[in-house]
Amino acid sequence: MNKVVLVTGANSGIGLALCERLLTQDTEGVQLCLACRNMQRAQAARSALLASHPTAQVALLQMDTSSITSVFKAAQEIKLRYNRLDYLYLNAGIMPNPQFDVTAFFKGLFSRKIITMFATGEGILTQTDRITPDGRQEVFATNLFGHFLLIRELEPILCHAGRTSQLIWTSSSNAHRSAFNLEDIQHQKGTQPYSSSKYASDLLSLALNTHYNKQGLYSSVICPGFVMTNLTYRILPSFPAFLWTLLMPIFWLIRVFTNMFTLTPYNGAEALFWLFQQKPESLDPYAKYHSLTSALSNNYTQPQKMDIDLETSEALYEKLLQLESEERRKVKEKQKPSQHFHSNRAGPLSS
Ligand SMILES: NC(=O)C1=CN([C@@H]2O[C@H](COP(=O)(O)OP(=O)(O)OC[C@H]3O[C@@H](n4cnc5c(N)ncnc54)[C@H](OP(=O)(O)O)[C@@H]3O)[C@@H](O)[C@H]2O)C=CC1
Ligand SMILES: CC(C)CCC[C@@H](C)[C@H]1CC[C@H]2C3=C(CC[C@]12C)[C@@]1(C)CCC(=O)[C@@H](C)[C@@H]1CC3
Repeated sequence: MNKVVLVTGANSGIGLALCERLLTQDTEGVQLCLACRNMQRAQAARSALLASHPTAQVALLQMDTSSITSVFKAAQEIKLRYNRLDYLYLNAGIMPNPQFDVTAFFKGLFSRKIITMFATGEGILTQTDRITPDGRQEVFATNLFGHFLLIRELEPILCHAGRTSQLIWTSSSNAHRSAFNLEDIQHQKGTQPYSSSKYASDLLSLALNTHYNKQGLYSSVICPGFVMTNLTYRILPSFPAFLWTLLMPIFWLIRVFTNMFTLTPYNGAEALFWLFQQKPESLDPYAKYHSLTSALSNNYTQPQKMDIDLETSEALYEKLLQLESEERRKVKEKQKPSQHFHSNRAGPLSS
């Protein structure tokens, strides 16, 4: 039977590379749905996939994960189109207005933390977040909350007796406990919203396993390593593309010290692809699955224990459920005036 696979943020980078890899492995056996914010780029991605796999089933769906209305609308559409969903890749993500701390970078180069700095970007990156029209912090809304609402909305087609479904989050080695605060889950106060949102996705994955495994739904997280994509090019916007190309030999050399420099979207998608082939019951809910590339350019996936605990994951889950109820209340409030308007119109006509 065909596997139904939905990938968010599938029009570029790691998401698109995953789609390409899934189709290369089994063109006929996969029914792909690319859920994208930008439909022009989504069309281009679909055309590229069909050019190399003309018989593939590739559908498009408009969804902006930072917008509550867009997520609810997209979820309705998904439920109309499919009666089951086997894989949901929660991959869309942003790192807006990144600031690269050059001083910290050079200090790091001459410290014992040099490898960690290159592997995780720890201590050298901050971001300035924005507020969405819904009034939420944009990084939290895009990377985490929109995906959480999507999962909750898709529950009926994700949970089926007698079969399993997988949720797979594209997290990061930049996810740190120190950047996350349970009292400020949207990271309104700090300067590391990206790290906070990725740490929150690690926690949420654990909580989802606690609450949904019995219903056959399993969640895992991966880190794609450091990959050259639109997201990373924006870290040094004044750096022209050819300079990045000039740096490539240095980056390949760094692979001798850390295999986290996967560099290409194809390599970065390794763990996402690997998880597609695993039995979800055999996976460790406390592990992050890393895409790694050796100095000899061999790709492999390795699990690493995450710095997370059940108590914090449950507390975050509760807070997300509260936010979800708030959002549902707001949606109902918005619908009320128009219902009132319609019933008023219906009144005199029927009398
Ligand atoms: N590159 C790296 O080194 C690393 C990346 N990651 C993670 O990998 C994931 C993919 O990023 P990557 O491929 O690198 O970068 P890209 O920028 O190429 O891909 C990000 C994708 O997310 C989509 N997206 C962004 N905002 C929204 C939104 N509001 N609604 C829907 N889709 C949205 C983008 O679509 P659009 O075209 O509309 O912008 C794009 O398709 C992210 O979650 C990122 O955090 C993790 C660790 C390292
Ligand atoms: C210009 C200099 C000679 C080289 C600069 C290199 C840095 C820009 C990169 C070194 C390690 C990179 C890295 C990330 C961003 C770019 C670097 C800081 C990430 C933080 C990107 C997003 C993630 O999720 C992390 C896993 C990456 C970790 C490494």
